[in-house]
Amino acid sequence: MNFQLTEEHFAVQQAARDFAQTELLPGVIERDAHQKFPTEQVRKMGELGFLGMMVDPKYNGGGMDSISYVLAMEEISKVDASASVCMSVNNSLVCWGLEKYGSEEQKEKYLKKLAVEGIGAFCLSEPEAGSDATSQRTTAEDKGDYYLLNGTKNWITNGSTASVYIVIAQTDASKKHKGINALIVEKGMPGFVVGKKEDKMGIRGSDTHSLMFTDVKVPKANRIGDDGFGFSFAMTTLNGGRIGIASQALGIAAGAYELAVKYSKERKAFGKMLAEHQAIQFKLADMATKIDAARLLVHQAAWLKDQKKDFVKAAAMAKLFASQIAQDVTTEAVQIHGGYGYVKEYHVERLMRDAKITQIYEGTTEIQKMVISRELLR
Ligand SMILES: Cc1cc2nc3c(=O)[nH]c(=O)nc-3n(C[C@H](O)[C@H](O)[C@H](O)COP(=O)(O)OP(=O)(O)OC[C@H]3O[C@@H](n4cnc5c(N)ncnc54)[C@H](O)[C@@H]3O)c2cc1C
Repeated sequence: MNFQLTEEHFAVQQAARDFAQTELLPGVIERDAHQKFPTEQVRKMGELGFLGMMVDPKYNGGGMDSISYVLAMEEISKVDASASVCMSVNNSLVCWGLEKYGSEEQKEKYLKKLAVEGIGAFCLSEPEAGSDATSQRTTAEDKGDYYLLNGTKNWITNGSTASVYIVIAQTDASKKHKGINALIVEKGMPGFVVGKKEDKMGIRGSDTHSLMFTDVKVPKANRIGDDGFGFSFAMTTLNGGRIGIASQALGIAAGAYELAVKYSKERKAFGKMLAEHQAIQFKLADMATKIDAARLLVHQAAWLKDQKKDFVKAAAMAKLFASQIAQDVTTEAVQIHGGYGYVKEYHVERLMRDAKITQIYEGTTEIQKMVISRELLR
């Protein structure tokens, strides 16, 4: 593995850092408090190329590698994890899946727009199907030249702001997971209703909704891949998606750590700076070590993906570890801030709340361990 970042990597990292500081930081506390989606900020992210970073330029993407993507994700997540989850879903789940498995017509019609404007949603989870994604109750009945889509999806990121939704549904239950399809559904298709918005603990600027489908006619041309490919599509896409969420967890941890370092050099206790107390120094040493270890795992997974090598285990390990250290580091960052850490103005309490979701979505911690052990024992 090459640890040397290129000039281009540094440029992407700097651009993301600048964007996060100038565009995302102002208003992030208010957006969190009022559950306000960063509409204008995400539009600018699209203009700057952050929504379709790895997409081939012929489909309006940035043509960048996964290392560039995780560098940008880390910087944006340091400041606003609600914006970064929108970015992650659009890049790694929607654009990547469409580019790899979509038809040329689908890429022309959907990918070209999603790569610059976004916003896409990836709809797998259901009220009764979370970790066990094979238990799909949403049905896509084969009606000849279209599918009749019926069912409910839960917890969908970008649920109300998306224009394009990739929906996983069961066509032939007798074939179990081999009877599942992935369909492209457009907002506004008759019978498609965006349901309630979830009132969440963290990533409160992200719009998480349930979605209802009642007799939605989805043209056959909107099926991704062959008949029955939908479950494989979802699982393969999620393998890559984990690298995005791992880099989000890394960014949340790194953002909290940077705030803790700054604060420890500003605040005095017992006649000296917090940073001069060994107990605080040791906390910072532990935090920095965990962050570096997580970054190495994230970059390893991204590098393996770029090299077109098997990255499944590496991606699961990166998500498992980065999401755990995000809990540890953000909690310590609040501790270093004392009472000030417990109020909204200092940002670290939000980062602590945001960190938790990285252990839940795109495969819980327990599911990552199942993926890792399956790969180890294969
Ligand atoms: C804010 C948010 C955004 C989300 N965005 C999306 C999205 O855009 N698209 C989408 O499709 N989904 C999305 N999800 C759904 C998310 O992926 C699921 O919540 C997650 O997969 C867990 O499913 P579940 O909630 O049904 O929990 P369950 O599957 O019911 O799991 C409950 C607990 O049991 C554990 N568990 C389950 N099975 C096992 C097992 N075999 N062994 C050991 N432990 C087990 C789990 O790890 C977990 O701790 C989102 C969720 C949230 C909260």
